[in-house]
Amino acid sequence: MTHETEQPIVWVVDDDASIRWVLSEALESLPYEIRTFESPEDALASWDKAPPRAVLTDMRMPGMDGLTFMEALHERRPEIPVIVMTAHADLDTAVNAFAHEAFEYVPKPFEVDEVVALVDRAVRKTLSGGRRRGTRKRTDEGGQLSVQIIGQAPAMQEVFRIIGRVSKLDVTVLINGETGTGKELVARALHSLSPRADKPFVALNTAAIPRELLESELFGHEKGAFTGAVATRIGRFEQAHGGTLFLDEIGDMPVDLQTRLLRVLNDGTFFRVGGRDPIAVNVRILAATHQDMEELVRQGRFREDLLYRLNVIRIKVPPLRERREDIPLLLRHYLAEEARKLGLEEKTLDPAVERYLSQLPWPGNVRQLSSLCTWLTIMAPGKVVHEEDLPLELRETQVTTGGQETGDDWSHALRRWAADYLAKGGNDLHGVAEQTLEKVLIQEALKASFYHKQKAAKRLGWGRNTLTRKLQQLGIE
Ligand SMILES: Nc1ncnc2c1ncn2[C@@H]1O[C@H](COP(=O)(O)OP(=O)(O)OP(=O)(O)O)[C@@H](O)[C@H]1O
Repeated sequence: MTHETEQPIVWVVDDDASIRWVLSEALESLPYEIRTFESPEDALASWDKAPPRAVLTDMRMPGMDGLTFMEALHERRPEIPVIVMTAHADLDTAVNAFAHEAFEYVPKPFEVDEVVALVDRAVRKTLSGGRRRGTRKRTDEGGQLSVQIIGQAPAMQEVFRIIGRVSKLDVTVLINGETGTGKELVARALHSLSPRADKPFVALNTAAIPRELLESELFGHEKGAFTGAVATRIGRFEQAHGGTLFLDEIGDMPVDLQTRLLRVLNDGTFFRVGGRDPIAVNVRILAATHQDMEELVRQGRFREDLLYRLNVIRIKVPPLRERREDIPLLLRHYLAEEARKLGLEEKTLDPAVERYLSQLPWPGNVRQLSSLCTWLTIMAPGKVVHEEDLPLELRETQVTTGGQETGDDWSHALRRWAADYLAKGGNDLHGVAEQTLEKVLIQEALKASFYHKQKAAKRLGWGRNTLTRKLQQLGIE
């Protein structure tokens, strides 16, 4: 006899026993019956006895994979919400998961509480009727992606998840990130996965075009609209008709143009400079910025209503220093690619060099890294790149002291910082460094003593009054 239960059943399928254990413990808190399986085959074998209300499954497993499993489940019952987890997240996987109508996509490692909340949402959705899924044939395998975005760090997996989520939707996306982090690459991926993929992708860097030309660049102009307008010219909006317009550095757009942009977004029409007839366009806007847009709004430099309009979905692309585990992957990728492009021998990095490069600050992010790979492919003398083959500006300038002093690691960083500061023409080196040093030491000592001033002073080797005075001087709360 099978044991019948009133509670909705949730399947957890993962070949990793520890994950099954963690999840079944955590999901105990929900009023559902949790059943764990080592493989999709085992799970499906129990379908007839007790079909699940929701399924949480791993993506890569030795037998049937997560996507095939999801198809098998949806064939039996299209409305079953399936949450897929994966440790091997890349953009294709994320897009595929959503193309196969995953309920949600969770990159590993995940926050257990979030997964519990997700499972709860999934079950409630089916209990309340859920969304109707037709038996439509799935011919779309997630679109053809011509853009390769490299990244395995959790912060990148979040980027892939969002791209996958919005891939088929015609929504405006605001992409945030420092220079060279890949904002344009993300925009291209969004375009190439969208239904507009076979229409133009037009990019415009707002900051790179002189203010007085920007308007006609965006909207075009009629012949004779201004001196030099010898012929009618269409702008980027018209060029992008049917497709996507990528507005880079949107935060630099002058306020009067922001007003015009908002008008196009609202009514889909605009006038060429000097034009009388409204022109209708159908354009999806993707915008990018390295700036804090909310701050620009506070300073009155960016229209709040335009920000709301652009910021339907926000993607934050992390800088390289927040995803250091991706640095070796990117180095290898670009060394291979540059060698192929230039028709030269592919260089490999000495492991020490790879480690060294992985801890650099990379202010220019992936763009800087890829230029380094070009340089090395051309300039490094042998097949293996050693430390002395690195360009001068990346090489450690100091002679190592044998590492006898403590804090050797930060003395490297400090040395680089000092050299850089001086190279940029900065003065008062000692004063500036001292302030930073004290601030950091004080903050850490405070943290380590749970913000107990007396204890922090002791940890610092100071009297309490000294600490109080320094806190005031340095303006530390
Ligand atoms: N994750 C990644 N994987 C592979 N290549 C990348 C990645 N991120 C960025 N790149 C490459 O780095 C270069 C810079 O990327 P991109 O132009 O998209 O950056 P950006 O953030 O738009 O820069 P900016 O703000 O300066 O315009 C490009 O050549 C791009 O292909």
